[in-house]
Amino acid sequence: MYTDVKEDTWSFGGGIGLFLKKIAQPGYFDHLRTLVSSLNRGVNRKVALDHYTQLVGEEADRVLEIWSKQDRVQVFEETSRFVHRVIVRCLMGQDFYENHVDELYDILHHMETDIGHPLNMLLPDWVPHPPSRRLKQHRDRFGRIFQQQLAERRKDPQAWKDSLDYISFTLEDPRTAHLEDWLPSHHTVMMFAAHTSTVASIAWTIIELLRNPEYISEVRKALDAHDMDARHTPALLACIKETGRHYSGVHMFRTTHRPVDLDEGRYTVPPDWIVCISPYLTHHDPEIYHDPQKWLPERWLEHDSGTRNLNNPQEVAFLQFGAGCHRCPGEALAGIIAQGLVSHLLKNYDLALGNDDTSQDFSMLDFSKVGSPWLLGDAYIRLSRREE
Ligand code: HEM
Repeated sequence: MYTDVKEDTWSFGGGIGLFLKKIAQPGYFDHLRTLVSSLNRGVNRKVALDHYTQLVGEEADRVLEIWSKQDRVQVFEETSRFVHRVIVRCLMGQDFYENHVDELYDILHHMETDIGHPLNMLLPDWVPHPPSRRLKQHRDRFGRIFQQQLAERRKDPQAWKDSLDYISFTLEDPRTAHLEDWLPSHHTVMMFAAHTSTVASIAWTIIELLRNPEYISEVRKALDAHDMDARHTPALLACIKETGRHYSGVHMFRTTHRPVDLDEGRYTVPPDWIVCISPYLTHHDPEIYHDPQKWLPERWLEHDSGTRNLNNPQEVAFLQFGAGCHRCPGEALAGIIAQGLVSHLLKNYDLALGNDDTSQDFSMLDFSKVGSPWLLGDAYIRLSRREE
């Protein structure tokens, strides 16, 4: 019921607006639905996803080569840089990537720090204070980067005619072309939506593989058997999906506009409340998942649970990407990014945990980000190239 409630009753835009309102231009959230629905048409086209798969492969090879030359690699931090580069290259395009990728990463970090600041959460918009001033500065800088790059594109429209980046799509599509002024805000929101959980998916999969090395050889064998086609290798997909179950922490918030009766009228949720559900709790319910605290990829390969659809209108028990009317439109891209990095890593490198101290506590989850939890304090890994 929760995942299907309509916007005029319980608002999804209001829910994410609680966190992200101040990083967007005033008025952006009025166009949220139109712009978000363009993701399915623009990003989830086969031709675009195939192209992104190729870009992810290039980025993965590049970044893994760099990691292998370092003494040790901070896994969440460095995966975060990798994911950012991929998101900018695929969604914004090669020009944003070549000219601004590092600056955009700094902007993302500054915004993340400032939106979580207590002054921003507690004070109304009209009260000036340093975090809100900084947010505005970064928002304006993001807007100028857009203006500059789009002006460059206009000088040579032929060069951008067939580009598969999402900005090109929205500028061409009649349903979104008139919304150009809102694109900076849309891409800021997309950077937040796309970043944290994709990083968590990759970094936790790497950590769990290192803690359960028997799966490393199994996944390598499966990748060989499938010609390195990560998108169709069940053993690898099961590892990534199990990470999605175990480390799911997206806050699914709604703000309420109308009263809704629950439990045959025993409770009424009034207007102007905030309601949320917790995928994390659902994913750790022993009535749904046996041994829920264990990372067990084989549960997705077993005949009963693996083949059962746990995300259907009667039983919404797997919520990594949400369900119903706000189900994540970035699921395919997130999958491609995670499958790309992990498969290239396992194929070409041997890996080990890089902490000298073997007693690291992997249960310290950091739920403070907009998305799935990271490991508090991060973890280190070491890479060395495998012999051919
Ligand atoms: C592993 C990575 C990801 C996870 C776990 C994830 C999870 C989710 C979840 C649970 C929701 C529903 C939230 C709710 O109902 O309150 C959602 C929505 C959304 N996600 Fe993702 N996401 C991921 C990656 C991405 C990527 C890569 C993009 C961008 C390409 C993206 C864009 C969005 C957008 C725009 C929505 C809102 C959809 C709507 O309003 O209809 N996500 N995501």
